[in-house]
Amino acid sequence: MEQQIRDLCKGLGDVDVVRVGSNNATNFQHLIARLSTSAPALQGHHPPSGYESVDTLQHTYFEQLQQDQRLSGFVLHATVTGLEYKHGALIAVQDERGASGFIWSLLLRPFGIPISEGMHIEIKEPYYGKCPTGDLAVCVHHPADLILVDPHTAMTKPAPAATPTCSSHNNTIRPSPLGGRGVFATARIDAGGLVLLEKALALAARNDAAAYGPGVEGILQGERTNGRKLALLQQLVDRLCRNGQLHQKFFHLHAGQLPTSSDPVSTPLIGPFDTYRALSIIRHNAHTIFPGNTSDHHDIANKATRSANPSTNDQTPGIWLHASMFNHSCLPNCTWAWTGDLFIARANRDIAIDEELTVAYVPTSYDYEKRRGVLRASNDFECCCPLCEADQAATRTPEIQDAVAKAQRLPQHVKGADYQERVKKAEELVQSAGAAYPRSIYADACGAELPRVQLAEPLYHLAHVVLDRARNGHNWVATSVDMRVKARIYFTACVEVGLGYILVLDQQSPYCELILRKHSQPRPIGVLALMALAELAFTDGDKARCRALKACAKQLYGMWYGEDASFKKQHLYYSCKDEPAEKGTIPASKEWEELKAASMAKSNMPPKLDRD
Ligand SMILES: C[S@@+](CC[C@H](N)C(=O)[O-])C[C@H]1O[C@@H](n2cnc3c(N)ncnc32)[C@H](O)[C@@H]1O
Repeated sequence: MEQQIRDLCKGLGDVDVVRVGSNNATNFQHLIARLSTSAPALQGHHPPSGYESVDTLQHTYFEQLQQDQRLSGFVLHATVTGLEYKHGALIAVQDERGASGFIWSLLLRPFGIPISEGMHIEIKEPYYGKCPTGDLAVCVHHPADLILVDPHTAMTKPAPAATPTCSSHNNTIRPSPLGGRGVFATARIDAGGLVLLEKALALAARNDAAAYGPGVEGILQGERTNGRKLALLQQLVDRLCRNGQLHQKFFHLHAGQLPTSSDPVSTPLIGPFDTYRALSIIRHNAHTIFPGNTSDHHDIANKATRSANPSTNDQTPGIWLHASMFNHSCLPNCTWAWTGDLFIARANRDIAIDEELTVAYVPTSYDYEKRRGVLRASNDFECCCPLCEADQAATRTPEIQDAVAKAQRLPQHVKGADYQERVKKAEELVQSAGAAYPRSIYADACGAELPRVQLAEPLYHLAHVVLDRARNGHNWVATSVDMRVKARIYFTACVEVGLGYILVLDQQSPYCELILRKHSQPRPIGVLALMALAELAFTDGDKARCRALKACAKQLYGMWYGEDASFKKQHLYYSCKDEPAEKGTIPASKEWEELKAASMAKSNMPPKLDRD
């Protein structure tokens, strides 16, 4: 049998054999039976790695794992004799009865869980999923489900009842100047770094939301509690009534203002449970998984969740205890995503020790009035982040508001005119929108410049209008050169003015670098602008610069999506097919440092909107 496993693992690099003892023999033998029938197909295949396998990953690891394959209450015990890491960990296993299998986890690597040969491990509630080849594997959904144990402890014991598990290794909860408690960094966190992985305390069950129909009026004053929230409440009742510790933690969450006179509660869910307060906690803390709710969210996590919850109209509210401690900012330093019910928060820029970690409760593409309205209605608070303060101080006459609205939909408003006229109109629109976001106001209390997020899209579209002109101009040689220079300025302004980065370019050499500032905000539009700049460099014949710009685009992509392996597969390569240069190609020289300092000073200038 051992030889058979070694043969199985041939294609998997250095995977070695692991011995396991399992208290779940029937399931384990089922795994083995499945595995041995399809064993030869495994050779030559790696576990999913990078984007090449994202679809497979979604299909095999998340969609299927949702289908009640979770072995609640079971635990697998294994002794590690070898391990393969590649965007996840794959361990080949064999138990005392000579049965063989695999253990797979996508999320061990980011936490650097120190698994090594000879170590005993326990896997709580393993999932049975499939390898990309169709073979069955034991999957660990969360690092906290993998416990490193002392080799001298008992080999078989039941797993403790499932409790929400949470890994928040670099942050802590303490009072926040924004309001109540907040989450603060206890170590420096690099852009893209993991901040939190947490399983849901409770999620609205798939079919229950429909059972509650349109919901109930009047449980919370002036508000209809919809079916999804009631379904979540039901899950919470089930969960909390059986676990005093969780009950206490849940009712410790922010509940907003509760009325002093308690009205009789009309709810189908009655138990030893303060339903009124629970609903108010749901209102202030629940996150709703909107799989693929915007084109920005085409990551595996959300696709997986969507396919797992088709009957809930693609919305699944849930409660995550630690995630509920994050305060809001309109310029957040963290972005979030989900994998199944696993909440994943990452830093979207470098974060200093002791800095408060914030997320955006509302889409940051909303303008000030819309953000304010939604935050008031859903969370009962007025945001006083630096962006809101600047937005409040800026003049918004109806004419300026109209100009901003038009600039946001710039392509529609410049249609019809000839190319030259379109450029003129587009520049006028962006210029008038720019009046709504004067640089003098967009600075925080320490004088650090704030990105003028509402200008990112108009500048990007303006650059494209200019590029169209370059491609179709009459006196094409002269116009084209002129227009290409302009398009470059506007794409760069999209990244610098709109998103708050600095793009340092050296005219003499192909180097370029994307510098993160205090309030920089990654956005897909910035990735597109950088790729457009790369394409311009490519068509200028400057392949080295093209590669360097693509490396910057990949960096920004990674900061937004939390991984950059899928960068290549998105429609970002245009006609320039070269690989982006790897980071670290920029020499640390005095000249380069001077150039960066000059660029940083220059980037504080408003974008130049020359007319032709
Ligand atoms: C999910 S809780 C966040 C944790 C909360 N601060 C606590 O102590 O439990 C949401 C509540 O925090 C407060 N909050 C969050 N972000 C805020 C901000 N930027 N400004 C003021 N209050 C905020 C509001 O009261 C909001 O309803």
